[in-house]
Amino acid sequence: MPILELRNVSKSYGEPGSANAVEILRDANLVIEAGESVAITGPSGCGKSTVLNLLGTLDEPDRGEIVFDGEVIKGGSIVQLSKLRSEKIGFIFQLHHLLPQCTVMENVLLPAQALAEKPDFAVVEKRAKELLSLVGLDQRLKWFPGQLSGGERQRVAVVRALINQPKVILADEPTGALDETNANTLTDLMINMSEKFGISLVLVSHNPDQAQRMKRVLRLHEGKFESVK
Ligand SMILES: Nc1ncnc2c1ncn2[C@@H]1O[C@H](COP(=O)(O)OP(=O)(O)OP(=O)(O)O)[C@@H](O)[C@H]1O
Repeated sequence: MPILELRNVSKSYGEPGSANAVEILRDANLVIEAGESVAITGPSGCGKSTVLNLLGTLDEPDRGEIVFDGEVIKGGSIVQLSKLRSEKIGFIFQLHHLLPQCTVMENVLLPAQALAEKPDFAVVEKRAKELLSLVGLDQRLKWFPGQLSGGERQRVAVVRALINQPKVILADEPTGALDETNANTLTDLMINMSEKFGISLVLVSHNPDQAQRMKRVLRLHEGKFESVK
């Protein structure tokens, strides 16, 4: 069953026909199935991050529809969109974006505090401990981001993305700032979590080996998605 779709989506920046116009998508279609892993690849500047922003409802298409879990997103209010994002989407970026003044545990719990319907925090804290243990950080709950390695920070970012039990994880070059060993560990982790919890994983990556680890690989080319794997 599809969890996330782009239907006939077009997206450009700048005035059409002007020197600074950039066309990213032209009548493009994309279907992400529940639980599957998909890599989006393509040369620098082709629009991969823009696509992830559209999928994450952080940006709007010029034309066409974004459909999340069967629901057309177009025209949603800021409140509706932020509810959708905090309940159903986990984001992981190239830089961890952890709050430096908050501990690992506090950072992981932040998205739960942003939920419109307040969860049972005892349950969420238990989940946070279990997830941090799964990623090997159970001894780091009270540490601050500045006391962690780059790989450890990204593992915290993965747990933070999982804390609200999202349907989809959107990851934009999540291993871009890591060395090869740490990058491989993080990729394994994201795949394991996606499989364990049945969460779709959409990954933007420059790294062909990492992209090949996903079930499907798409290339963004001339405004459309081409299937590479
Ligand atoms: N807000 C914006 N206004 C105007 N142009 C933009 C905006 N955001 C992105 N662009 C342009 O759109 C194009 C695609 O950018 P995007 O960041 O989506 O590409 P990318 O494939 O993710 O690049 P990279 O691999 O280098 O991170 C680039 O030419 C960029 O300059």
